[in-house]
Amino acid sequence: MTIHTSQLTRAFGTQNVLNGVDLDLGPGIHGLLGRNGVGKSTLLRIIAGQLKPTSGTVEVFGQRPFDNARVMDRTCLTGVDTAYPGSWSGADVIKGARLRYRPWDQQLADALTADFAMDQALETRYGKLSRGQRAMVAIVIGLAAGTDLLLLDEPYVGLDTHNTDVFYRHLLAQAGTGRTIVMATHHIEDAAKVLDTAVVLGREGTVAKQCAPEDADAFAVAGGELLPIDDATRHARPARFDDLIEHYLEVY
Ligand SMILES: Nc1ncnc2c1ncn2[C@@H]1O[C@H](COP(=O)(O)OP(=O)(O)OP(=O)(O)O)[C@@H](O)[C@H]1O
Repeated sequence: MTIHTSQLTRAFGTQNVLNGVDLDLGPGIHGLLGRNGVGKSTLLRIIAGQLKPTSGTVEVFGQRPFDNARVMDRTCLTGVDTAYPGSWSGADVIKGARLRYRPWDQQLADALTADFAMDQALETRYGKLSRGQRAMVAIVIGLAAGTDLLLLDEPYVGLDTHNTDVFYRHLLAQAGTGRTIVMATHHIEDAAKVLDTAVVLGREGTVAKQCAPEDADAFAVAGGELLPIDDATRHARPARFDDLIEHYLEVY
């Protein structure tokens, strides 16, 4: 397992955000889903070694990640809100990441910057980039970093339709590479096409459900409702993975 957590909790002051998270994730592309404020970013930061848990266990590559260079060198956490230096150009931010991550794949970085048509973003100060342009920088860094563990925090925010397709195409190319990728996302329908599993973080601050695409086979949809296949009416249609995720998000 790349990531193991057991009874993981994290509080901010008197607010308990994570409340006993039990999670095991290995190679593959995993979605981290849940309503606003349930603690997805907090969990990613703990896994990345940037934040200490309040109690419980978190192990990444078999070690405690907090401030641990052996884990952090193999992990890249990035997203549209990552605080890269605002006075650096987009190109310099990417160059900084190239120096930071040993397995960096320059060919992939070049392919992504070309597919995103990023010329202007590369020359502009990071602090002056639009959300979509910052998303592109984050995606180039995350995918090209080549780290064994990639944590993407809502990486697509602000991307137009064309660039969203570019992102998902390149993300899908990572399937089967042996990397472990965890993506916090609200884009259920798009994400469902690329995910191996979806982890739903519930409002109680625990893992409410972890499901795989094949779990959807046990359900059918009738009139917008998700029914166990045995109870389904004759004209119900088979459930899809995104139906299943959406259902759990509504319930939890
Ligand atoms: N550094 C911090 N100090 C105090 N509270 C924090 C801090 N970081 C996060 N929180 C609180 O923890 C809760 C969870 O935040 P988090 O960003 O992890 O949620 P999220 O699931 O990623 O939300 P969203 O889907 O809206 O991005 C929120 O109530 C937030 O205000």
